[in-house]
Amino acid sequence: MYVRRLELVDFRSYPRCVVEFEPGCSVLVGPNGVGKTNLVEALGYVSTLDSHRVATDAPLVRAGATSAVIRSEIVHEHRSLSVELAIEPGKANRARLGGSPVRRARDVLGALRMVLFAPEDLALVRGDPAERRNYLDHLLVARQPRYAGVRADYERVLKQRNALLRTAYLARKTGAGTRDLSTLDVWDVHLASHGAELLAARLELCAALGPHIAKAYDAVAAGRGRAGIAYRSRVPIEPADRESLSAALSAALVESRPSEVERGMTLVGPHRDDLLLTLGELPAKGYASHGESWSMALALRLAAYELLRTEGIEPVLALDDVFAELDAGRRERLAELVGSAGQLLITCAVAEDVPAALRGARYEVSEGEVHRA
Ligand SMILES: Nc1ncnc2c1ncn2[C@@H]1O[C@H](COP(=O)(O)OP(=O)(O)OP(=O)(O)O)[C@@H](O)[C@H]1O
Repeated sequence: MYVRRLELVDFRSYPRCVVEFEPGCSVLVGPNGVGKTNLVEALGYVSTLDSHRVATDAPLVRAGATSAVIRSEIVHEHRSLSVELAIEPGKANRARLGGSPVRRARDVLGALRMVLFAPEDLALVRGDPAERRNYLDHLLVARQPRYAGVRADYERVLKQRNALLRTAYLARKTGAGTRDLSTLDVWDVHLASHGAELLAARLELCAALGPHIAKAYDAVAAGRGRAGIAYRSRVPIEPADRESLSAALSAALVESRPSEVERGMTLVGPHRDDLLLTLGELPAKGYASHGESWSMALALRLAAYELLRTEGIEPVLALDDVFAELDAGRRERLAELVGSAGQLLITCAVAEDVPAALRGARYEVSEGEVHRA
């Protein structure tokens, strides 16, 4: 799979911009702040409907404009597919696939499989559990796009259940009396069912990822320490089949009901889970050095990339501003690991930071413009 064409209209710093790519390595070079990351961010958005830098869409729209458009053309198994996304903050994204409008933007997920590694990924190791849950869920969707629907269903039920708990909480706090919470039982059934489906998929994914993470970390850090992952949940996760997980979630919801009513929110379920990352015996978070955390974050992305590849999906790989952070040894080892990627997009401020083996097509990025050198 590769991206043949990217067109941006009012996306970030670009009023309009068109870039044509080829398979193999493409290096986007330019001084700081000219818009290199904006280009890979746009492709990342096509792939996940999320930005790797911001949690809301507003910053993605060029200052002064009301909406942004990302058009891309993706070639997969000799067939070309166009994906168009219109982003208008506060409204649902509109999307077209192969020129035709689709009902929901998430219907385009799967058209572009991409793994993006960027400096922000340090948050995978050092940041909140939400970062690690997103990592897992985006990878789930890249493997099997139908999980976008599973996650959306879970979040919809969670939102409604939380709204009910919150109303009861506020009524009690303000002395407006108690609220009838009998409908909570219905939401519990749905939450346990969708939650178990998401949980089972995440657990299966973690098991599949584990060996790839250990291998990638070993390669990046030259054998210094063994990296591991373990899924952490308040709900018993064994046995890990959907039926048992659903029963475990239901029981946990019953048990935590008094505290949930007390605090006005749902306290158990996949939205509260975490991924424990370890280096040797120690958790990476709070213990790993800056360099180790960086290698761990890179290993997580490389493992995602390798897993997809072993499952017959050749994703686009993007490395945003990565090489400036690495010492010479790590640069060369990374070059060996990613050199055979079907399409590799690299951004950098200094072209010489990129190992010679990866210096393919070169694109000069200047304020608002991209030119093939
Ligand atoms: N919504 C927006 N409207 C207008 N300009 C924006 C918007 N969002 C970001 N920018 C501008 O885009 C530029 C940053 O682009 P980007 O992050 O792609 O830079 P870069 O070339 O990757 O830089 P670096 O090498 O420092 O990482 C900044 O100048 C910023 O002001």
